[in-house]
Amino acid sequence: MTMNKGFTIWLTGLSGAGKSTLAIEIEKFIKEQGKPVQVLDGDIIRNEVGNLFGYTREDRQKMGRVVRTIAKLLNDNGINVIVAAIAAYEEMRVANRDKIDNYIEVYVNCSIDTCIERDVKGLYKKALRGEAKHVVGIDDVYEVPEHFDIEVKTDIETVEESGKRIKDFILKHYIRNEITT
Ligand SMILES: Nc1ncnc2c1ncn2[C@@H]1O[C@H](COP(=O)(O)OS(=O)(=O)O)[C@@H](OP(=O)(O)O)[C@H]1O
Ligand SMILES: Nc1ncnc2c1ncn2[C@@H]1O[C@H](COP(=O)(O)OP(=O)(O)O)[C@@H](O)[C@H]1O
Repeated sequence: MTMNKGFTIWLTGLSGAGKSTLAIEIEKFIKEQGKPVQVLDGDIIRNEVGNLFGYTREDRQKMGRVVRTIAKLLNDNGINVIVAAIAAYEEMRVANRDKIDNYIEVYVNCSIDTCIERDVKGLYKKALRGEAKHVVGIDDVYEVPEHFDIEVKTDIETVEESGKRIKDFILKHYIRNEITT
């Protein structure tokens, strides 16, 4: 029996860049294609595992490893995965590409000023008041991706425009071109 292996779309970008919004858009699209899909949202997984990890570089790397492992296991069993997690460091993303066979990196590019303006979760307000530490874009670095497959610029594109670029890529490279193992 041959089984289709899944793919992982990893949305990387600052808090407020649009990762969760785009994850929902893409999830809907993949379901409409009749394919299985699971969203792994960094914030939600962190909570579900009992806030085992904080936000130091080391903890973010550990957290990234947990998410990568779940994604890989799901892919190996034919389930497509959409990850919405900051993944601020290039070495995390290099490891993703190395370990996950069908890895699609989406750089969700949005200026820090727009993210601060949106402040979807009030995180930046806290950071600027000194109440939250290690906030990426404020007192922790976001290393700009060097090897992304798709870049969306959410401070100048609509959700529909950014979503369409990602959907077109999936359709072209994965759905019309089923991968068999
Ligand atoms: N320093 C700090 N303090 C408190 N909360 C924070 C901090 N940094 C991030 N966040 C929140 O956690 C979400 C990021 O977790 P991730 O697992 O996606 O990021 S990472 O890959 O581990 O960097 C992130 O979710 P998103 O806003 O959806 O990106 C934030 O809500
Ligand atoms: N092109 C776009 N893509 C994604 N989100 C966008 C876009 N343009 C504006 N937004 C808005 O930006 C916000 C992003 O929030 P969210 O998806 O929670 O970010 P993140 O998950 O990266 O923290 C949402 O309110 C969304 O409607």
